[in-house]
Amino acid sequence: MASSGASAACGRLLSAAEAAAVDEELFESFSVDSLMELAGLSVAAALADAFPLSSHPRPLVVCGPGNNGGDGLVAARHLWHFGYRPTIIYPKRSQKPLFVNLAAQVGALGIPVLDAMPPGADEAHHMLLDCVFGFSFKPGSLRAPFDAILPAMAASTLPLVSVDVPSGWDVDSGPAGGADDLRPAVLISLTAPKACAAHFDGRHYLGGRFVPPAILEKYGFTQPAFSGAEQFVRL
Ligand SMILES: NC(=O)C1=CN([C@@H]2O[C@H](COP(=O)(O)OP(=O)(O)OC[C@H]3O[C@@H](n4cnc5c(N)ncnc54)[C@H](OP(=O)(O)O)[C@@H]3O)[C@@H](O)[C@H]2O)[C@@H](O)CC1
Ligand SMILES: [K+]
Repeated sequence: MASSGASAACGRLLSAAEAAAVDEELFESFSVDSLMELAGLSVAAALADAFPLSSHPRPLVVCGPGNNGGDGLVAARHLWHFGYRPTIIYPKRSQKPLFVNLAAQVGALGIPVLDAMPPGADEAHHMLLDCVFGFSFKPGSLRAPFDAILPAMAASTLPLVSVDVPSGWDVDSGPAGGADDLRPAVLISLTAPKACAAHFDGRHYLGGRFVPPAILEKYGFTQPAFSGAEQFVRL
């Protein structure tokens, strides 16, 4: 199914405000750690489906300051256990215990954690995993260091995989329309596609297989059937 069918597959797309409300409601009974673990696992599994280990073993995972960045740290850890050899860029590190622990976990695996895009990144890696901003991104001028990192990602020749929202896109209205807009080849939406996904026409996955039916019903969206024990579904 083409990504333009995401709305049909999931009933509808969620606005930024609705995504935040669903998030808050989930956190009434789940810990952020457990949902982030499942979200990151689904990201790693979908990436492995799109870019097999045999041909694409070296992902460059770019992590932002919030929970989208946390998904990236978790995904990098799972990818390492799948056999991939990721490098992480994590320039603005959260001091919350969850994030300190996630950083320690990837460090313990020997995954390099850098502060900036390394020289020669395109030659040394097979794809970029964009975990910079998710549904809490506020459009407007980008604050450092992401004012340099997002344009470097846009200029990269590597295939781009965005997690939940292509970073820098307005969650509700999509890309700004400039040369620095990220143009992902793959989008992995979590829980439900956000409204900006209407502007995406690449390969679209849905991850986040943890939403109770009562929340689906309350917010009026659906999730297509996941197959067997899979953590993602193709939209
Ligand atoms: N519900 C679910 O299913 C689950 C959701 N999950 C994930 O959580 C994600 C949402 O996470 P989130 O709310 O922490 O926010 P997110 O978008 O990562 O970062 C926002 C931060 O970015 C920054 N910032 C904002 N604007 C900026 C600007 N113009 N220029 C520069 N910086 C800017 C600002 O940080 P600050 O600069 O204040 O440090 C702000 O705090 C969601 O998309 C999904 O991936 C899973 O983990 C769990 C299950
Ligand atoms: K992102």
